[in-house]
Amino acid sequence: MTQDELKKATARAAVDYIAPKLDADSIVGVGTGSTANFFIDYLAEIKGQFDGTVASSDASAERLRSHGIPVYDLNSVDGIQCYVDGADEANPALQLIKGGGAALTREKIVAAVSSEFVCIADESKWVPLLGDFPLPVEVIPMARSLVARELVKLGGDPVYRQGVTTDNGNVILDVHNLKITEPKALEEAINNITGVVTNGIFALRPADILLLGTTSGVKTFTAK
Ligand SMILES: O=C(CO)[C@H](O)[C@H](O)COP(=O)(O)O
Repeated sequence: MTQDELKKATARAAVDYIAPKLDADSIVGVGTGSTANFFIDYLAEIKGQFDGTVASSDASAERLRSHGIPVYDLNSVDGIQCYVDGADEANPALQLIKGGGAALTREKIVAAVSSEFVCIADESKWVPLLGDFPLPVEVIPMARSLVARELVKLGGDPVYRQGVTTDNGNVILDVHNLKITEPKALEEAINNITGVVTNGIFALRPADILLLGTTSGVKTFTAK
């Protein structure tokens, strides 16, 4: 199976997983990226079974609307039943690295609000230790050099993601060569650097369930 076929299988499994939990008042949180895009396409098939969505990026909002699925501002909804999103890496504690698509801040906000966070990923994302994927950090533009120097002190090698501006008007530093043995501590430490908006470690709010697309089927993991 190709990687796209694995992504489609996990996206399909996510719709099957959330569908019985939804009612006419339900709000679904929707992530960003190629796996989330497949999820949006399958979600359209059940659009009559829930109220609407909150999107973690302008791109996902546009795709949802193109299917006729309502998209609400987060401030106008009471809560989110479940949030479905991809990841760049996932470990056995269902702690994640996210932000390869530069949407990490809104993704973290939607995850924080959601009652259940369903991560969907193909098997290439499953890792014993986070950090092979360069860690995205969203930074206020004027603080880019300051934050880069502080990230070097934490042992990383930050690289400015050229030509990328986030939906919030900020820039991304991708931090290479971090061995993330203490994900919660590093998530907090990086977020405490002045000028950082947030970083792509999702350990303080990990996923609740991971639907992993593998060549032998979609496997379901809960946090260990
Ligand atoms: O965090 C993300 C976007 O900011 C994505 O979830 C992550 O990059 C995975 O993307 P894909 O499903 O395309 O592999």
